[in-house]
Amino acid sequence: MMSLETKPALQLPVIDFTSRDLKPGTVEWESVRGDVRRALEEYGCFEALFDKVTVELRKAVFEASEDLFGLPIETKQRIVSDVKYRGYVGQNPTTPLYEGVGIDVADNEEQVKAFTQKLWPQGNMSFSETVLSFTKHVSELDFKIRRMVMESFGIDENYVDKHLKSTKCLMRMMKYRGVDETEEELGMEAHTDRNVLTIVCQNDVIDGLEVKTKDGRHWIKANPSQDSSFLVIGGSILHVLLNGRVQPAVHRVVRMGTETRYSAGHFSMPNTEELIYAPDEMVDAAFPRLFNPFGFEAYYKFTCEGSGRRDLSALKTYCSLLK
Ligand SMILES: O=C(O)CCC(=O)C(=O)O
Ligand SMILES: [Fe+2]
Repeated sequence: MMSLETKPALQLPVIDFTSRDLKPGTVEWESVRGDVRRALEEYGCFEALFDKVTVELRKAVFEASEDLFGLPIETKQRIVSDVKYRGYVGQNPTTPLYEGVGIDVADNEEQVKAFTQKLWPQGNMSFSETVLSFTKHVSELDFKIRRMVMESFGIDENYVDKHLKSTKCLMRMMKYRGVDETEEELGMEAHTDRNVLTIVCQNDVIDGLEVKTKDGRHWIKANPSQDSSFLVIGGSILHVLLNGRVQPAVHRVVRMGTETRYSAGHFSMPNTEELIYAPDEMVDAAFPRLFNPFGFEAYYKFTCEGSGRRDLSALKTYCSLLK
């Protein structure tokens, strides 16, 4: 495998969403919108500062993760899904440091309570409340960013509203156990996300997450710079909706220390019944339609099979098979 240099000097753009006046139509909104578009065009991702998820709430999320991953393996295995990676995944031979669990429709009270009930039949109110509070706030950021990026490419407001209503959110709690050896070990292999937008935060300013530059020559360390930092990553569905105007960022998690890294991700993904295709505004002579309409779940399942399942070539292969 080609080894790529990690360049400490390279940094992702940092975009501030902490302003209370960040509303569509304002000068400030337009300025941030421009930054979002440039960052996604250049890196496929960026660091967002967003303090509606308070330091206390973050702490509660990672304490909840610690409680969850501390449960006996048989309990965690109660979280199953017919879709790979959405249920509990524990210490696979290929990614021995990683453990993760997905909470589907994690902004819905009933669903979160049902999830909690499976792990704690006697109840765990604070777990459900923490999850719901986290997804409520992060969804707000996710909606803002998606609205901004679509607007910045001139997509009609009605389409944007419809698009935002047609997605759901998956929350994933993740744990990467620390390693004793000094050598680098992979926490999660390089991949692109298959949803619309991913927003992740981690428990501390420790090394781990890295993003590949557009030219594919370097890895940029994506360590959070502040307590209010989130990493925002464009997924393959955003690439499809914008007809190739932004590339999904290739990223990976490396573990280099003894500390345990916890992360929490908010993944916006299309509803099962919706067909995915770029709106007409995104298609012209310079940008002919790249992908024919397709359904999300079948594409997702396709990318879970075989090798290279989580990259742009898998999306291209899948869509060419539909022709
Ligand atoms: O743990 C992280 O920070 C990133 C995880 C990730 O890339 C993913 O779940 O797709
Ligand atoms: Fe990812």
